[in-house]
Amino acid sequence: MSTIVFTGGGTGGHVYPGLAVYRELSRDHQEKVLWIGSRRGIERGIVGGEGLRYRSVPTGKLRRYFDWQNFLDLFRVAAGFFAALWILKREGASLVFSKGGFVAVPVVAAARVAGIPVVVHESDADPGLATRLTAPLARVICLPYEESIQAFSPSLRGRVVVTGNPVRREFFSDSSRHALSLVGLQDEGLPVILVTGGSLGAHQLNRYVREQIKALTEIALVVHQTGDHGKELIGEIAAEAVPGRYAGFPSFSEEFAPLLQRSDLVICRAGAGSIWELAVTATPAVLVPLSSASSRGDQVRNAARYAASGAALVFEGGPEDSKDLLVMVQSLLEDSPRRAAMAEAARSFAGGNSARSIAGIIGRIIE
Ligand SMILES: CC(=O)N[C@H]1[C@@H](OP(=O)(O)OP(=O)(O)OC[C@H]2O[C@@H](n3ccc(=O)[nH]c3=O)[C@H](O)[C@@H]2O)O[C@H](CO)[C@@H](O)[C@@H]1O
Repeated sequence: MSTIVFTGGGTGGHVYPGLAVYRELSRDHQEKVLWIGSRRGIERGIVGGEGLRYRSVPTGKLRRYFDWQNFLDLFRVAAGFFAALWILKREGASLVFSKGGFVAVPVVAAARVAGIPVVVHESDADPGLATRLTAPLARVICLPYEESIQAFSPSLRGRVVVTGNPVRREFFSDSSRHALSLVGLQDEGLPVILVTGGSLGAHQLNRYVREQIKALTEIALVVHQTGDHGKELIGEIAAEAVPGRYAGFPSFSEEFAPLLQRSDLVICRAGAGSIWELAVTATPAVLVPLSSASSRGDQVRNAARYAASGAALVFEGGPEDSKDLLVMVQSLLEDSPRRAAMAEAARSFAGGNSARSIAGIIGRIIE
């Protein structure tokens, strides 16, 4: 039996959508599956937790600026290419599905050399460098939005399919009933605010919560994901909060879908995966995108694209502006018709089941 190879990694945003596709695919196909990631990437733990076979290959960071490390990384990418080629041949791989991230580059290149068909998916409105490099080698290029097609040359556009972003199945079915007990909070009839910084957490959001926790817990229950780097803050924030109204965690696993469904408002970064999960659960949100100054600006464009649908507001303040964010949150919590309209807009944005569509594309190629 041949093997379908998944690849991608670096952050949760490059792994969870891949898992969503894998789960849909395994409903209809019995092929063996292997995930190729990096040695120390976040993907190793997430994929391992799913019970999927995992192999790592060397890879290098693809920087757009000069750094001496670039030379070393070129060798790492080359080493990753040969390691991936060996794995693909030995496994008798029938298809490679790439979810992007640096590790996908040597794997997709190896697949191309071995004549194995490749399907690439990009989550961000503005495709990342790994997708731009690998798309020319792919048979099908799956993109989240019509306008993302502009990033590719006319010769590649014929291979593009607009699929939206894959979201895991648990976000589609309502499991909100026990959400609060999962994080140790009691339902007091107050609105629920979830603050989440994406798979890595966000310093800026942690600072906002630390500065405004008293005022926030006077009007709502607050559930807060700090990321690993912010876990020391949890005790300090809890001490400032109205007792019994704050729950902080470094990160969530099974609680995440129920919490999104249970929340009246989410304050979060604008990672592509987070946005589509908000859309599927129809949860009104305030997005605080990672600024263009400290990133390639993908979150700024993701946020603008989503907010244009009416499902979210974008907070453009800096790290010192927690009071302005509080005002925005207060006015949204007081305005339930507005939140209902945002939820409706989110529902229309989400559309169908993207993971299922992509699994269908993969299924047709391997058949
Ligand atoms: C800092 C950074 O580089 N961010 C990028 C990264 O974001 P990031 O890795 O945060 O990815 P997303 O926002 O796309 O997705 C976050 C994922 O983590 C999951 N989750 C989150 C918190 C938690 O406690 N538990 C949990 O399971 C969510 O359910 C979601 O599936 O990839 C995205 C998709 O390419 C990009 O748009 C972001 O710009």
